Amino acid sequence: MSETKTKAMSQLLQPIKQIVTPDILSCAPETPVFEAARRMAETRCGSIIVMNETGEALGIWTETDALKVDFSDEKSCRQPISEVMSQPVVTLTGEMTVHDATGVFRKNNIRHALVSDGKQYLGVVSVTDIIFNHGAEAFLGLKRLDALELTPAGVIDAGADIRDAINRMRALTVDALGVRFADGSHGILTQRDVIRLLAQGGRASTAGEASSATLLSLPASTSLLQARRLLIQHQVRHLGVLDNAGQLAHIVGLGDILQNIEHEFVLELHHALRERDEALLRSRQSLLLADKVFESTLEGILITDGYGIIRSVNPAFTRITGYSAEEAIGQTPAILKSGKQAPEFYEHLWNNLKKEGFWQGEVINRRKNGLLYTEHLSITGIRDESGGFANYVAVFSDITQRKQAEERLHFLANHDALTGLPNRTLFIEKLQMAVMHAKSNHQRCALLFIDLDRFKLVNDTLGHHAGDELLCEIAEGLRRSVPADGTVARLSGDEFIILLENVGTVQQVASRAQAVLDQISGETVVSGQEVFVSASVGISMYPEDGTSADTLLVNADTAMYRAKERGKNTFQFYTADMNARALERLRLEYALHRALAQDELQVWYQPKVQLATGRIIGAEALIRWQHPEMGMVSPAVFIPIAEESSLIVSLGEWAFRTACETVAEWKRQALFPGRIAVNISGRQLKFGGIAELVNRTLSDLGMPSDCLELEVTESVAMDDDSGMIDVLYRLQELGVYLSIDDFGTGYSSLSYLKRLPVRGLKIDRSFVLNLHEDRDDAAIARAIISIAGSLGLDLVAEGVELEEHREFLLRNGCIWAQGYLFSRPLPPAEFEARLRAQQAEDLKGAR
Ligand SMILES: Nc1nc2c(ncn2[C@@H]2O[C@H](COP(=O)(O)O[C@H]3[C@@H](O)[C@H](n4cnc5c(=O)[nH]c(N)nc54)O[C@@H]3COP(=O)(O)O)[C@@H](O)[C@H]2O)c(=O)[nH]1
Repeated sequence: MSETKTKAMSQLLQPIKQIVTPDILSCAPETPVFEAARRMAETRCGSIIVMNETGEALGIWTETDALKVDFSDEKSCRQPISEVMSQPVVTLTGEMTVHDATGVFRKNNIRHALVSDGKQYLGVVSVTDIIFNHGAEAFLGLKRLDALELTPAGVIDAGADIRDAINRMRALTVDALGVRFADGSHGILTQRDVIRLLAQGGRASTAGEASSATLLSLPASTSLLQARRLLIQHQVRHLGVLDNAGQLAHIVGLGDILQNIEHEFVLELHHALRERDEALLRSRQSLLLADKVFESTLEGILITDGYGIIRSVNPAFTRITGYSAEEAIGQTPAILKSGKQAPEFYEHLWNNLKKEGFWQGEVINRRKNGLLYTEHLSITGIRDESGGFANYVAVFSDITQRKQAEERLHFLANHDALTGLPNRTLFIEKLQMAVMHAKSNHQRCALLFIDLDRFKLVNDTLGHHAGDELLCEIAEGLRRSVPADGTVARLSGDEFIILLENVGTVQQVASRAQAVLDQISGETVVSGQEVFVSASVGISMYPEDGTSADTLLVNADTAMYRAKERGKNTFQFYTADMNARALERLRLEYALHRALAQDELQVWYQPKVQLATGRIIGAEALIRWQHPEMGMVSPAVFIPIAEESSLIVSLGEWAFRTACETVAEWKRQALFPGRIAVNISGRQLKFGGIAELVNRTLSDLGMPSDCLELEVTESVAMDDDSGMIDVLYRLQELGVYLSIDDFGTGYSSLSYLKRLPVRGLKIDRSFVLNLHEDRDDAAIARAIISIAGSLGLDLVAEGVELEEHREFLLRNGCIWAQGYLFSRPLPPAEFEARLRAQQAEDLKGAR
């Protein structure tokens, strides 16, 4: 809308009381016409209101009405005004808009009206007031005098009778006549002159005498605006319009100008008003539409103020979240928080919102009933005039079902439909990641490629349904047997694969493979039929058998075929050497199981002696395995296997009980001096219930606890994480003597050592072996002797084989020792003989 229109429109909408002329020129009904005319002439007013004594307006008499008065008749001039006035007087309320008042003027074909506030008259308003008060300038500036439809000027000679002049004005229905003087100049006779004449009692006799002023004239090309300015400047109401020859062609009055623009002005105003109404309607419709959208949209809408307080929510918000508008308004959106997003998420959201004024993304929120849902959320900040955020509008849709469908699709794309295990695609992804992780952490991983033996037979004979049943059973078994950080997948048909990360030794992998075979193989019932199932497993190791996922997979497959060739129900490593080692290890593990059951194990005893005299002061119990084919197997070989397979717990328990039983008997015969030392492995300490075993065994045998020494290796004793210290303290409470074996080979943390309830140390034989010729070993041995002395611990040197060892140790303050120089570990009978010999010698010496 143009500025002119806007201005005009705002003025049109103001109440009429604001433009009213407050001084009402009035007279009583009996006032003679000439008196009324006098007052109008005096006040230069175009109308007079006729009022009764109570101040009620009865009628109006205007300049136009004055023309109707017969000047030749004295009576006419003296007749009461009530007889010639127009009535009734249109009265407008002061609150009526200027626009509505314009309509009333046009409808009643009037130019003046009274304005009242209901109690009293506020003044008079005329069409001229409205137009001149309301942006008419713009219209005046656009038009010229020659654009007006003007009648030819009525001209009368100055000497003409005034009555003829008035009759002429009346006949021509004009409000002014040109008066031609003898010298060719023009004056003007107007309705106002007629009023003045009436006021003077009609004394002038010629038009020249009655005319008031010289007629100001302008060329026809002059704009209406200029013409109006001239009228105002000279305080006249008419101008002469000259034709091209400079002759008086028309007389234009203020009324002509106003009438002319009035039409366009009102049209323009109507147009402006229509536009305003349409704009209002449009905005009302938009609001209505927005309201409908807000109410009926499927998306939840939440509007907060600039402080994040909820000010409005729509029905969809309630439907999705479960919170009614009453419950939500006044709260913050935090009522929906699920705790599933980290604080950094919200920090990022607000930063973005404040910077860009917009954020969108996915959020997991919580409904009022506690259930989680995923929404797609867009938040827009609405700024106020100062640029700050006055509101935030959040629009969200519940995409929980879509997400679930996506997740389901993702699951289906990455898992085997029959067993629910990861499929080849997902497995390759995991394998690639595992290889990368192993590479950067210098770890090993293993792939176990499993193929069922003779699975086709099950399918062919019992049908595919039975085959499927069997596959599901196998999958479930594998899932259970694989450690938490392992992955089991089904590659295709009867092929499964296991990924083991951060594996230790080849032997551990072999044990795992054997466990898988044990898990699968055996008789099982499918579709009511008993079938024997077994599998072949091929193993590849990272990094030995390949550094890429593909190579590892291919090599595990190759190894699996070798396992098939070797008669099935077995496993094969891809690398031959690994295979040999693993098989040997496995063979030993099996044999060891059998050894424990078939009494192939023995406990031998190696004396601990006084270095100076060689006198037995105790012994260490050492396990021995007499294998029927392999002969004597060293504990250095089978103890680590036992430790890896957890057989160590039962094996250690057996050795402990056997040693205690034997020594208890020797003690009863007063043959055995001092303590019997038994080796305890880390696993026994951790899982073997060693304190209970010791307590039970000693009380069973009636053996005092001070006859017992438990040797724990330095590395096990220093393992702070596994709760080892607590167990050691419990053993100490039982009165058991604790010593650290292989001292000097581990971390040898002295501060840690101080915290342990140990009473003795054993210098590892690796330092003793060369101490007579190696200065470093000699220095280490001296240092350990000194440490033991400083900490008040007993010290035994083991591996004393030579006289030089004995001399060195004696020289450096070591008192006790163990080693081949004095005796190798001996079978019980031989050791008993040594004890008896020592007893005999003691008796001899005593005698
Ligand atoms: N947890 C258990 N561990 C046990 C048990 N029995 C033995 N072992 C551990 O096996 C490792 C090998 O033992 P072994 O072959 O018996 O060797 C012991 C001695 O024979 C050997 N020794 C002793 N003197 C000498 C010597 O002068 N020269 C030399 N070359 N070897 C010697 O030392 C082994 C004793 O070592 P330690 O236990 O560290 O005192 C060995 O680690 C045993 O601990 C068992 O029942 N449970």
